[in-house]
Amino acid sequence: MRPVRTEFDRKVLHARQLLREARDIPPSLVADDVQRSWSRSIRHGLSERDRVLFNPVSAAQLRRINEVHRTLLGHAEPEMERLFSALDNAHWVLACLEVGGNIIKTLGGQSAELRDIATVLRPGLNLSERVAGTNAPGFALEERRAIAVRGSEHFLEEAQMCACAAVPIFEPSGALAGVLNASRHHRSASIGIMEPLALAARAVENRMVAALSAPLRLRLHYSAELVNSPMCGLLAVSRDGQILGANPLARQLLELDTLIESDPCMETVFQQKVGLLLDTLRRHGSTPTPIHCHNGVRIHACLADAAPTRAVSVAPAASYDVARTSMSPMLLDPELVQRVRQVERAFARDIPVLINGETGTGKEVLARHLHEVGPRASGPFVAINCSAIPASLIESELFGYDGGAFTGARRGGMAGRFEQANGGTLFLDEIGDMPLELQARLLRVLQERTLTRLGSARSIALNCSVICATHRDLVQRVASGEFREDLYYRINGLRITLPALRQRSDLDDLIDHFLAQEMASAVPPLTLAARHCLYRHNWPGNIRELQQVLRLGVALAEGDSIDLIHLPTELTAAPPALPPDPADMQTHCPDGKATLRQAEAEVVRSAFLRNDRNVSATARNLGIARATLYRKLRNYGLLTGEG
Ligand SMILES: Nc1ncnc2c1ncn2[C@@H]1O[C@H](COP(=O)(O)OP(=O)(O)OP(=O)(O)O)[C@@H](O)[C@H]1O
Repeated sequence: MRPVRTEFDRKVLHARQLLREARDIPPSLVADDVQRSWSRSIRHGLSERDRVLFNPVSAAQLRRINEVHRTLLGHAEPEMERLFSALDNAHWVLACLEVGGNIIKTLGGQSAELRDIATVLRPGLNLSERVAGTNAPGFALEERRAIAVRGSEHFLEEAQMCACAAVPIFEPSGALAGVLNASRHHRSASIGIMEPLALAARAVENRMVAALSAPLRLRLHYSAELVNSPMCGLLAVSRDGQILGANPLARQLLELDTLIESDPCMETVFQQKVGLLLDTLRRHGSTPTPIHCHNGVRIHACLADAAPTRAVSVAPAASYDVARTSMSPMLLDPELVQRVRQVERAFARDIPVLINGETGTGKEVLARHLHEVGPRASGPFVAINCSAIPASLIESELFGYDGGAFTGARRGGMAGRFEQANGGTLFLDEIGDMPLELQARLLRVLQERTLTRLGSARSIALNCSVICATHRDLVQRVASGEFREDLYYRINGLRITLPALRQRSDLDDLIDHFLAQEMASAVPPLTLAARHCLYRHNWPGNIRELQQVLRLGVALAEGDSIDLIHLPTELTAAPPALPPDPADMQTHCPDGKATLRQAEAEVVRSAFLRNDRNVSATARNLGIARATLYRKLRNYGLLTGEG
C-alpha cells in the first residue's frame, strides 16, 4: 500500500476512524454515496482487513460466465480496445464486469508497475459490493450510476492503492448489463478518465441497439445538431412501430420508463400514427425533423438508415472510414438485386462473403453496402488492398506490432487493420494477391478469432466481419498452388460475382444515374450518337470507366448536350454500326419462310430503331421487362457493342 499524503487522503482516513467508532461522518470528509456504500459493506459482514481479491472463479466457470454474457463481451471488447489505445495506457487497467459483478474482460496491467492493480482486476474475480465492499464497479452496479472511488474510500485495505472510475452499461431493454471500469494507482483526488469512459460505455450501448434485428432505427436529440452525433438517442423499431430497444439517452429523452405499457409503441410515444410519422421522417431523409413526444417535449429525429452509417464510438475520427457510396445503381439489375439480397442475409449471419468481379465493377461499393446493412454497421469499415502494400509490410499492416518489434517500429507500437476493424468490418481487397506465407497467418486469425501483434505475446480477441474480394480466379489459383485451399474455403462462405458492365442489362439507367449525379439538377441530354457510342463500347474499366467518361463529357460539354466530340477518342474511333437486318440472320426455315423467331427479331429490331435504341423506351413500347429486352437484343445480335 502506498503512503497517503494529500488533504483528500487525510479526510478520508479521518472518516474511516469515525466509521470504526460508529460515529457520524460529516459529508465534508467523505461524500454521502461513499458513506452509503461503506454502510452496505458492513451490512454484508465485511471487515476492512478481509482478503478476498485473490480468488477468481475457475477457468471453466469463467468460460461459462463469458458464454452467458457474450453479447456484452462482444460489444465491450472493441470499445475497450479503442479506449485503451487512446489512453496513456502504461498507467491504466480497464475492466468490464457483468451485471453479477464478475470481471469478464481486462485490458492492460502487463507491466511490473501495474501488477498489483492487475491482480485485483483479474477476469473471474467478483467485485460486487457484497463480495468486495466499496469499490467503483461494485458501486456502479449497486446504484446504477457512474462513480469514482479513490484510495482509502475503498472499503477493503487490499484495494486502497487503486483509484477507479466505473460507468454502468445498459441493455437496449433498459436492464443493467454490466459496468466498464478504469483503474490506476491512487495519487490524487482527481482521476480524470470519467468522460472518455462514459463515452466508451455509451458506444457499447449503441452497438447493442445497432445489433438488434430491427428494420428501422431512429436517431434523436433535443438539439437538431446532435441528432447525427455519437451522443444521440437511438431507438430500434419494428415496422409496425413497436419499440424493440433504446439506448439510455433515448429512454431519458422520451421518458420511456414512465410509460405504463411495458412494450411501448411509437404511436404512444410520439402521439401520432406510425405510418404518418415514418412518411414524414422518410421525406426529410437525414435532416432532423422536429417531433412532439408524449411528455410534451419537442425533440429532433431522423431515420438512422437515411443517413450514411456513422461509427458510434469514441475512437479518433481518423480510424474510421465512413461509407459514402450508395448502392442504388447496383440495384437496378433485377438478377443482381436478388443475389445481393441473398448475400445480405448470409452476411448478417456472419457467413464470410467473397466478391468476385473485374476491376471497377463495384466490389468495394458492395462491401461497404454489406457493412452498412450488416450486424456491425455501427463499427468501422476498414478496407485494405492486399496488392497495394509491399509484401514485407502486409504483416505489420494487418496484424500490428508492439513497440520495438523490429527496427524502425514506432515506439508505442501500432494497431493493425484487424484491430482497427474490431467491432466493424474488415474488407480484404485483392485477397488473391496475398503472399502465400501470410495466407497461413490469416487463416489462423480467422479460425481462432484472436490475433497477436508482431513482437507481442498478448492475444487480442477479434470480433469483426470479414469480406474478401478479388478480380482473380481463386479456384485456378488454388489449382496452381498460389492460394491455400483451406483459406479459400474459409473466406468463401458465399460468393457473388459482379457482372462486367458490358454484361449488365441496365446500362441505360446507369448512364442516366451518373449523369444526374454529375449535374445535380438539370440532366444534360446525351446526343443519340453519343449514347450509341456508349452502348457499343466494351467497358474494360466497367462502372469506374463509365463514371469517368460521363464526368469528362459533362465537363467538356459545358452545359450543352454531350456529343461524340466530348467523349474519349478510344470510344468514338469505331464507326457506329447498324443493327443487322434479321433477313441476314440464320433464321429461315428450309422452305424459305420466316420463322417465329425471325418475326420476333424483326419486331424487336424495328421497335429498337424507332426508339433510337433507347432500351427503356423500347421495353416500355413492347411491354416487356428491360432485362428480357436485353436478352432478346443480345440473342438476335442487335446489341452492336457485343462480340
Ligand atoms: N452500385 C454502384 N453505385 C454507385 N457507384 C458505383 C457502383 N458500383 C461501382 N460504382 C462506382 O464505380 C467505381 C468503382 O467501384 P469499386 O471501387 O467499388 O470497384 P472495384 O470492383 O472494387 O474496383 P477495383 O477492383 O479496381 O478495386 C467507384 O467510383 C464507385 O463509386
